[in-house]
Amino acid sequence: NEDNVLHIGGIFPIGGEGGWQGGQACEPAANLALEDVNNKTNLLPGFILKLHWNDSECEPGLGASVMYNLLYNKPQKLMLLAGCSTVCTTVAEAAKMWNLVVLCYGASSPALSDRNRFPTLFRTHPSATVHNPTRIKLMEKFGWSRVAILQQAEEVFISTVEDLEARCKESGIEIVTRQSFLSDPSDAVRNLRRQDARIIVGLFYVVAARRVLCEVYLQGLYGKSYVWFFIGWYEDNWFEVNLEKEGIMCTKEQMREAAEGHITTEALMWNQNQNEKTISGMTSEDFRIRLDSVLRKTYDIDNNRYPEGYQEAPLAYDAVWAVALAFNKTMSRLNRQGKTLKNFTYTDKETADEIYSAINSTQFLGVSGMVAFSSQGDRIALTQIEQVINGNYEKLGYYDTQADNLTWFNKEKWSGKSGKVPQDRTIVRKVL
Ligand SMILES: CC1(C)CO[C@@H](CC(=O)O)CN1
Repeated sequence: NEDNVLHIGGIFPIGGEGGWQGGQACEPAANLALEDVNNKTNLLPGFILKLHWNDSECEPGLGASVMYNLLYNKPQKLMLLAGCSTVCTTVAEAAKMWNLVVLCYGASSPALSDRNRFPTLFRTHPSATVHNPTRIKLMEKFGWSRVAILQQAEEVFISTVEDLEARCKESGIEIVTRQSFLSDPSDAVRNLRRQDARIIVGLFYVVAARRVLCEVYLQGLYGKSYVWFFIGWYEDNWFEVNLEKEGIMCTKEQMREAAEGHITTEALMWNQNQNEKTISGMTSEDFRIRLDSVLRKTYDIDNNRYPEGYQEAPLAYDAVWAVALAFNKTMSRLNRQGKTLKNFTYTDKETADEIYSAINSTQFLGVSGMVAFSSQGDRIALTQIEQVINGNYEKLGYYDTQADNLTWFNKEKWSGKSGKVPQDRTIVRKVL
């Protein structure tokens, strides 16, 4: 019957073209979590959790109308799940007016780490700034204190670079030049060459990355004297596909030659210890098998035809567990005040504060690894470092920023003779 159901709203990017259609895998993952939390005895004793959702197409306007429909139609919702940075920005900025916590499973924009604009936002998806302490750690490890930045003019990369610049300054690393481009990177790459940039951090979406890599090949800004940092969440063979379709003037071989040796950083979204049982009782490998069996009904998984958002699916699964754990905590606290979550209304600030403090202190081992939130509501996550060696990505190590702990496998390869680490500047040898 109705009075034992706890309702939450969900906004998933499924259709449409622009941005990230990650709801395709994240909505099924959220559903698996609903099954699991509702089957877990004593997690929500006497209640079941129900999700009412619709498609935002990663469009903020459509996302806003989905939110209004969820809020202005019964039953009363207790929390909102959302994906895509643009949609989360709109939804989280408005949600405070309804005293609703918003839990984002697919939003990487650093701008969302702002308690003034988004007082009730939490995310299981790490901010794009999570790469920056890792980049600094690697620069210090290899003795690079003179670096350059090449970025696409997009909000997420602009705010990531601002954070990176601040961290470089703190660490005494000089940024010799910061180049940005809208869609054609050739002038920006030329300026990197003029400034004799050797260690370059590149921040752009994958289509722009292919244009940059070809330009780097044409201008010779690659090989034994250069190290490029790229983003690690592009598909593995990103530098060999779509070349004709996107009008890339380089051949596969040229792209491979330019890509050889580059380093990538990315946030870990699947718990690395595949045998470690998480709060659901599953390991991350068990989760993958279950998710694949659900997705196989709609996608040709066995021929590598995955839906978008597969990489982020653990973040959506864990978001639902975070909701259930927070409600469990809130219900026992409200019971002591003779109240229940069922009485929550959009003007009930006290209960909203109880839900906020419960989610704020939620910490558990999920299929995406340790789930915990910073004071800004950001996901605290590990990062993974890889390098392209003989055309394939090899794992070089992991970095835990909180513990300042770098796990390193000593597998890095430098293409110069004697395999020396590339220098960050031209060394002028004094002839005595
Ligand atoms: C790693 C990526 C692809 C970054 O963008 C996120 C979507 C967004 O921030 O809008 C999803 N995950």
